[in-house]
Order: sequence, then structure tokens, then C-alpha cells
Amino acid sequence: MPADKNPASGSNADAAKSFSLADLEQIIADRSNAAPDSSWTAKLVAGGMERAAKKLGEEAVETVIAALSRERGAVVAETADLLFHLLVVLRMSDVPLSEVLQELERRTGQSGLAEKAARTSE
Ligand SMILES: N=c1c2ncn([C@@H]3O[C@H](COP(=O)(O)OP(=O)(O)OP(=O)(O)O)[C@@H](O)[C@H]3O)c2ncn1[C@@H]1O[C@H](COP(=O)(O)O)[C@@H](O)[C@H]1O
Repeated sequence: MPADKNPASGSNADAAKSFSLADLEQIIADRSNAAPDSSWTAKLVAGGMERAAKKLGEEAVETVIAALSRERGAVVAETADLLFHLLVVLRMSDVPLSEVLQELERRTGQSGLAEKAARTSE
């Protein structure tokens, strides 16, 4: 991996400021219909939800391991893998990212602790 693209260096951070998860969602939508032998995205989609969701779980575990290892570069790389695979699974679930963001926005008025307390006292 070139040094200027190494997540551990953080030197690409400025270039990434104009790239959003919505951009990645669009790339995934575009690549979903490609030939599976030419695209990881298309291969995941063609493989079905069981395989894609399992891959998402693996990436989540790899992110946990990276966090526990306190390796900053690994946290960046594994989180990127996790977000990519999460967006693929969202697409396969027919859930647009905007719907998840709406749900997160709805939650902004309440602390997570208050929400948990209200739920567990029911
Ligand atoms: N962001 C990503 C992205 N992140 C991770 N991956 C791929 O996810 C795959 C799985 O990652 P792993 O670390 O698990 O690698 P693995 O080869 O399965 O290794 P093992 O787990 O088997 O050891 C790898 O092939 C990565 O390249 C991604 N593949 C695609 N994208 C984006 O999607 C675009 C289109 O890609 P294609 O669909 O392949 O054309 C790309 O230009 C990127 O913008």
C-alpha cells in the first residue's frame, strides 16, 4: 500500500473530507449490477444475504480486535471494511442510508441512558 494511502498515516484525511457515506452508497448501487467476477460488490450481492451478513459480522469482529489492539491504522482499515459491508447489507435489505440517518436524527433529542431506562421500566 502506498504511504500516502496508508490509513495509519492519516495523510489522506483532507482528500477524504469531500467523500461521504452517501457517495459510497451510490458506488455500491452502481456496482451491484456488475458482473460478479469483475466486482466484489456484485459478488457479495449475488452470493445472497446469508453470505453478505456473515461477511459483515466478520468485519465487525475484525474492527473489535483492531480496537482492542490499540492499533490506530488497523482501526481505520477495519472500520472502512465494516462500513462498506454494512452499506452492502443495507442495500440488500432495501434500506436507504437516509432512513438510518433519519432514525439517528430522531434519537438526538434523548440520551441513550434515558432511552434505555424508559425501555427497561416497561
Ligand atoms: N470500499 C470498498 C471495499 N472495502 C473492502 N472491500 C473488499 O472487501 C473484501 C473483503 O475484505 P477482507 O479483508 O475480508 O478480504 P478477504 O480477501 O476476504 O480476506 P479473508 O477474510 O478471506 O482473509 C476485499 O476484497 C476488499 O477489497 C471493498 N470493495 C469495494 N469497495 C468500494 O466499492 C467500489 C467498487 O468495488 P467493486 O465492486 O469490487 O468493483 C470500490 O472502488 C470501493 O470504492
